[in-house]
Amino acid sequence: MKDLWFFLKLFKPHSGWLSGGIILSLLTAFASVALLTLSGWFISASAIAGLVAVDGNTLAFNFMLPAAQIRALAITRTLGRYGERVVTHEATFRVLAGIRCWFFRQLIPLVPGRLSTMRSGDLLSRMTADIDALDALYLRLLAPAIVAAIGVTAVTVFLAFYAPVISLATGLMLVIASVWTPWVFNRLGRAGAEEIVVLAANFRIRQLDMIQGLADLIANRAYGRFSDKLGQFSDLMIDIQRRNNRLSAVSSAFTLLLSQVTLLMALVLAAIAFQDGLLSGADSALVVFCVTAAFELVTPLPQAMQMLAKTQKAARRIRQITEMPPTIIPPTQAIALPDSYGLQLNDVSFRYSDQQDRVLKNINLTIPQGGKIAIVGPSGSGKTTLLQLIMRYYDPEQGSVLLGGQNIKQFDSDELMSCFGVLSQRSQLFAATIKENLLIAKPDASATELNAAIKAAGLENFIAYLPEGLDTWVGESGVKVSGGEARRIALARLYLKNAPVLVLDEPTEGLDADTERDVFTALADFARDKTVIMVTHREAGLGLVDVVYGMEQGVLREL
Ligand SMILES: Nc1ncnc2c1ncn2[C@@H]1O[C@H](COP(=O)(O)OP(=O)(O)OP(=O)(O)O)[C@@H](O)[C@H]1O
Repeated sequence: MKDLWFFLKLFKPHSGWLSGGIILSLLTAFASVALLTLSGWFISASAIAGLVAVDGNTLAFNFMLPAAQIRALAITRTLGRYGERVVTHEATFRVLAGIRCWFFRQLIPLVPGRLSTMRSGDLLSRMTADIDALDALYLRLLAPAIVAAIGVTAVTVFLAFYAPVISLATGLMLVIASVWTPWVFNRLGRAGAEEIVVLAANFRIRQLDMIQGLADLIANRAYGRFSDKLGQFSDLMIDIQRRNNRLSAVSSAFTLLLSQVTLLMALVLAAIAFQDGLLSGADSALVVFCVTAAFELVTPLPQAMQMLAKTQKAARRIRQITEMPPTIIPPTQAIALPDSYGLQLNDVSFRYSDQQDRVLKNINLTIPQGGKIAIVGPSGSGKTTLLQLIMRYYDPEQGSVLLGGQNIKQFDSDELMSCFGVLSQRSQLFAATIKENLLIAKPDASATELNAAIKAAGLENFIAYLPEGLDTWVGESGVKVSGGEARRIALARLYLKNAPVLVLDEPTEGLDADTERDVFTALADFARDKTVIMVTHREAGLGLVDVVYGMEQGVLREL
């Protein structure tokens, strides 16, 4: 439950819309119960008045007032229902939008280091389906529960004025229907509801994996096997969903049964009260119709409580992410960025987890402002990890990293990142136009700045030949441009950002010799007055740097 309480606190900024929705729900529920109750009384009272008149007696019966009240209640119920739907849904969308923004804010400190270990499909599932599942918290749980609690109390008090025994019996049955039954079905449905959340998330992860790796699956003739597995998974989900739906149907049937038993009981008790002269004929009808209508208030609760576990599970899954400790702790009082951008690593050691060996071992490195070094070494020796420590994705287990003579732990992480221009073989292109991809580095770049970056990155001819030029869509992750073109777009971004320290992680990996030469030529010019640290497997880029280091099993040595 504490997960749900946590999210309820996030509802606070939308309390106006949320309480507006509950007030309208209450108004609609009141109109609904009153309409049936008054109609029952009116029809019976009119019939009785008619019978008395047939006997030859006259009876003064005002048809006009109750008829007008019934009309007013019918209109209130219709308008109330409409308003309630609009307001409660608006409230829910606002709450979900708020939770999504909050979730993104919580993700930011986790991006360096922590999120890289998560599967993107899993994260996506938590960001979309799990947050969506929280809509039930207000729409299906909170609002109906408040309406039921107030409605049941009001109906019981109202009935007590006419027939205390019926009021007591109905109150008891309503409590059974609104508290005990939902509690029982919550317990019975918990496992299935939780299971479906996890299965649906895994299903989405598998689907995403299949879509992303479609070409490889087809090339390896593995598509059939993968889709069969997905089919089996889907059958399992259908089985569990069927079980959940069966339980929902049982809960609805049980609530209906309770309402019918209560109605029968009210009829018998009203008949006895009528015989004893304690209730008039019309009032007997009023009481019985009121009991019938009152059950409408509690009908949605058992099903809602059965699915409460689903909402709880989704809430827990979201919090599992937001409560991950970030790999770095921001400084309590950040200092201003330095004037110079030399880098220094003092006796730096690092391991990813306590269970793992050290990936970096006692590294000492000094790169003066404007200095340029390259690190070469076998795969897995720790080169990329070293770059990540320099950009403070992680903090060293031992030793310190200095920028401009100051420990990087003292800088605000956002500001620190503004010092680095990163080019790697994995530079991400977004499903947007070339121009939008470039502007990520500098949203307010002028046309002149854009053209200069395009020219420097050697993209001029490529863009000139495109019918839509800079407005050409690069496709999902840049699939519509070649590897070399994508790297040049990333290079142009690097120019636009114009950061004082360049972090180049195998910047020409996967490119042909000509493109590689062009990229390094462009970089040499651009990097002239910048501090450069480059990781490479290739000889070609070594002309760009002053010193080459070798990395082997986490140990750095000048070559
Ligand atoms: N997020 C991580 N969690 C745990 N271990 C990791 C993580 N990232 C890398 N490693 C491990 O740390 C070691 C060094 O990895 P790193 O990526 O720094 O090597 P590298 O020299 O850059 O390799 P490559 O040249 O292949 O890119 C490897 O053994 C790798 O498996």
